[in-house]
Amino acid sequence: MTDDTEGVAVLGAGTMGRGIAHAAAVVGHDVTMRDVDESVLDEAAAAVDGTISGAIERGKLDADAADAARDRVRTTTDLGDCADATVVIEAVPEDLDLKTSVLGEAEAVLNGDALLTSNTSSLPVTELAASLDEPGRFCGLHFFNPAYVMGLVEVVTAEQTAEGAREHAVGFVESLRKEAVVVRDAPGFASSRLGVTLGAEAMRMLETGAAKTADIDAAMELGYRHPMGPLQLSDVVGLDVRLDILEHLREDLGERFRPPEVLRRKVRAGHLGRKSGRGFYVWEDDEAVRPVDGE
Ligand SMILES: NC(=O)c1ccc[n+]([C@@H]2O[C@H](COP(=O)([O-])OP(=O)(O)OC[C@H]3O[C@@H](n4cnc5c(N)ncnc54)[C@H](O)[C@@H]3O)[C@@H](O)[C@H]2O)c1
Repeated sequence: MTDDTEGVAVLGAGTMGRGIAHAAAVVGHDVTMRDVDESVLDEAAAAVDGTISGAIERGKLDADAADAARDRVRTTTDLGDCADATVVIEAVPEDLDLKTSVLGEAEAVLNGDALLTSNTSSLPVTELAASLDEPGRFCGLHFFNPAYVMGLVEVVTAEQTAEGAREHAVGFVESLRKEAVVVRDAPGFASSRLGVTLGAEAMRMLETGAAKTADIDAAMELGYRHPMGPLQLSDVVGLDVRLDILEHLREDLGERFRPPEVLRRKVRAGHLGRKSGRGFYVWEDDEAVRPVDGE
């Protein structure tokens, strides 16, 4: 263990938690993924295994480094196993009460003066900080999906975030070989507000029959050089996640963030995008195989 090695606790082993675990393990940090659901943890461990294997195929890691990274990832349902963490990253669903309670429970078991963070996309980090005994140690750490690929992390400072905590967060992001941008707490930070706006407008275009799914996405991919169109990206993010973000932004910024009906319908039906196999596209083995509206 070097002095820079962190003990990283990732709370929530879903889409983001497992990606963050991969990103931290491959640079040498020890990672404990904690979830309430044992079967999710099995799935998450297999997913991290798979994405680390993918990194070997892409020439990003050699086999020994990959084995070492896998050995650094542990899973648990017992929050007590996270007591010695130096960096805690909460990645549970986008629900203020749930996040407040998970962060509070984490703060209660921590032995040291760990940096406590949330991967929230849209919730007010100042409010999350206010629920803690030591709010100065808290900030937002907003990763992008997939976290082991994307090079940006927003460090979102709450009113209460201490300078030391901000520096710790930026240093941790840099240790992951990613770029940190520091943003003040504001609805949707620097990225989510614009990201969901594009996704929601694409959904409204689909609803009103302006164009088909594949054509809307192709317009942004080929016309604006986006690596992925807004509807496919919404599937990758998770339609439930996008709906939650829109609801929070609507509360803060008004009706222009009202979630499109088609998004609500899909979430109600359990069509959550890539993670459930169906959203705006049909997904097989994590690949979009055809748009649903072309079926
Ligand atoms: N999906 C994205 O593209 C994306 C991008 C950036 C940020 N985010 C944010 O990251 C957070 C997580 O999103 P996600 O897409 O990974 O969600 P997800 O639904 O895929 O995963 C959430 C996980 O949290 C677990 N969980 C629920 N309650 C828990 C508890 N009390 N303790 C521990 N684990 C618990 C669930 O079992 C689930 O495995 C959200 O705040 C979201 O807004 C998501």
